[in-house]
Amino acid sequence: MNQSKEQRILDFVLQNAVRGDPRSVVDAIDKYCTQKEWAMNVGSEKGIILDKTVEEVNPSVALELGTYCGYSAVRIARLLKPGARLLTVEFNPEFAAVAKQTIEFAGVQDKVKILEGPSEEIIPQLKKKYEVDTLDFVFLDHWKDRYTPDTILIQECNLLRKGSVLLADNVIIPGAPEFLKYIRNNPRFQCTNYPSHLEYMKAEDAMEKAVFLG
Ligand SMILES: Cn1ncc2cc([C@H](O)c3cccc(CNC(=O)c4cc(-c5ccc(F)cc5)cc(O)c4O)c3)ccc21
Ligand SMILES: [Mg+2]
Repeated sequence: MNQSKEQRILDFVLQNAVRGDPRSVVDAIDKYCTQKEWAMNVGSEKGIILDKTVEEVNPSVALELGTYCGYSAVRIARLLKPGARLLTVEFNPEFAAVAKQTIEFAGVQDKVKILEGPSEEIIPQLKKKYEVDTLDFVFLDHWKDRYTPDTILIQECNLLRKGSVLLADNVIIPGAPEFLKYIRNNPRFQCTNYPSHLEYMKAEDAMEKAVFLG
């Protein structure tokens, strides 16, 4: 049975990256998706915005919504301090299987836990089942029409603290207009927009950072 694009990306990583070297895994995925097949990884340009935000927050507990192939999970995990952890939520079992292998090859598996299921089911389980007190950092990169309901759900589950940072991918393309309206008009968030480009393309995109004010 023929391979999926995500499987082809993983095979390219296994053949071209260095086991235990997260940077080489990130570079291999970017090389494949630039030269061979486009894929919806956050990519190298928006990846730098992600890196800088993670370094600024230096989270003990980070949540990612939308694991896909594990590219941003590797980018985030490689920057985490000892003892810090990333919980990443993926509902598609094929994506989760590829991500697991990508994360293990990069050598960051001890810092990352892939939670298989839809975000609306997983988020309410974070405190009791996954022993989360509050989230220091949340990267939103799943279905764009879920950014708002999941941000509301995260607040309802009392998962944010003063200074928690949300970072949302794709607020221009594919776009998350309802999320932008919600978060920019919410007095409990301080928002910053980071103009960039769609991964591996020239089209304009942007990321939105929202700091929870408590
Ligand atoms: C509920 N729940 N809980 C966990 C969870 C996990 C998933 C999957 O990881 C998943 C599957 C399919 C799509 C996405 C969202 N991503 C995108 O749609 C996207 C598109 C483009 C783009 C841009 C231009 C184009 F022309 C085409 C696609 C560029 C980007 O960076 C993207 O992130 C995420 C889904 C729902 C989930
Ligand atoms: Mg994205």
